[in-house]
Amino acid sequence: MTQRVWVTREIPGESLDRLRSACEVDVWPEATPPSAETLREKVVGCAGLLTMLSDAITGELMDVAGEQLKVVSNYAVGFNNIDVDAAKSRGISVGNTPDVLTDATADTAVALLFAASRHVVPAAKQVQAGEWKTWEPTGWLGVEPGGKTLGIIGMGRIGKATAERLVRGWGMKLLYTSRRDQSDVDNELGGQRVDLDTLLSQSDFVSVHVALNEQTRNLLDAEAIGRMPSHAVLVNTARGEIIDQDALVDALERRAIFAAGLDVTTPEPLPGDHPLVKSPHCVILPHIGSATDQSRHAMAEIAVDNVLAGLSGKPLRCSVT
Ligand SMILES: NC(=O)C1=CN([C@@H]2O[C@H](COP(=O)(O)OP(=O)(O)OC[C@H]3O[C@@H](n4cnc5c(N)ncnc54)[C@H](OP(=O)(O)O)[C@@H]3O)[C@@H](O)[C@H]2O)C=CC1
Ligand SMILES: O=CC(=O)O
Repeated sequence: MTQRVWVTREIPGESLDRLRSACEVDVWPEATPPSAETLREKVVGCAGLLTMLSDAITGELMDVAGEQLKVVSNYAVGFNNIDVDAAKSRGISVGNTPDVLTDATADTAVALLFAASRHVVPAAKQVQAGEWKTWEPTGWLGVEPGGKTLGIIGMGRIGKATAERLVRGWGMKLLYTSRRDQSDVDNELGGQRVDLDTLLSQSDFVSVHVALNEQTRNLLDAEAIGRMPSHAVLVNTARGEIIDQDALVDALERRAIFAAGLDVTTPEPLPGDHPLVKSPHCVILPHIGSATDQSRHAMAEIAVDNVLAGLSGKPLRCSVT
């Protein structure tokens, strides 16, 4: 019997054609995610799910899908939207799309760092609004990363790629947190592994790259943000839930830090009247870290390979476990 796969959003390229030639494929056609209710209806009877980070794939949903569910393939490297333990205990494989989006996401972190440091967004808005009056000796003064200290929270693939760009390109000194010894980073980039408090108090620029899980949720709470110097710039391309957003609003309003650049927030999208959206000291992007043609096509290939492997009971090309 033909196996059924539910794909929760259109993905770029031709890779879904490969899936269609192997099984029955149903793709959610809308630009916004399916509701939880729709997910529950659509997963019934599926052997595979190709999901996005906005889809909550719980153990309960796996049970709703039924015993024939073999694989959940996330179109993302992060997999905090999937209950991996529940999948494991049900014998369901879980896949993700690492590596192919590392450079694009690290580029986004660097772009946010510069945009936040140099008031790029409000300054450009002033020009667009026809309000640019003159060259101002004291206008739009920013902070420069050259030779300053960069703190990378989470020295994984994207953390390292971001550090490489800023250490090699701008001569930044590197501090980082990591659960494991990373002497290659120390040798290659002159990095120093430190605890989080030291990193926050000694870094001029901080970029967040840890995965979201129960240990990293709210890792940057009010106390942690309070350790940062008032000239510091905070960048987050990982997940919104890693930063206590109310504490960030408060720090920006009090100018307790200089600026923030976020590609991820809680919730996504943030309401248009949220204080972070309104803040002149915060640049927010709509979660576009991996949004290049190259990365998204490569992610599609991996996500489809993962589904096909899972359906035939083979090891996934990229498994999260
Ligand atoms: N904005 C965007 O569009 C994108 C966002 N992302 C986000 O970036 C994250 C990182 O991606 P990537 O670099 O490829 O992933 P990696 O797995 O390479 O890096 C994740 C890092 O998080 C660390 N980590 C995980 N759990 C904990 C914990 N409990 N305590 C401390 N450290 C922890 C890991 O440490 P260890 O090595 O010790 O396991 C590792 O250094 C993704 O999980 C995703 O959330 C990714 C791509 C695009
Ligand atoms: O946020 C994106 C991802 O790939 O993870």
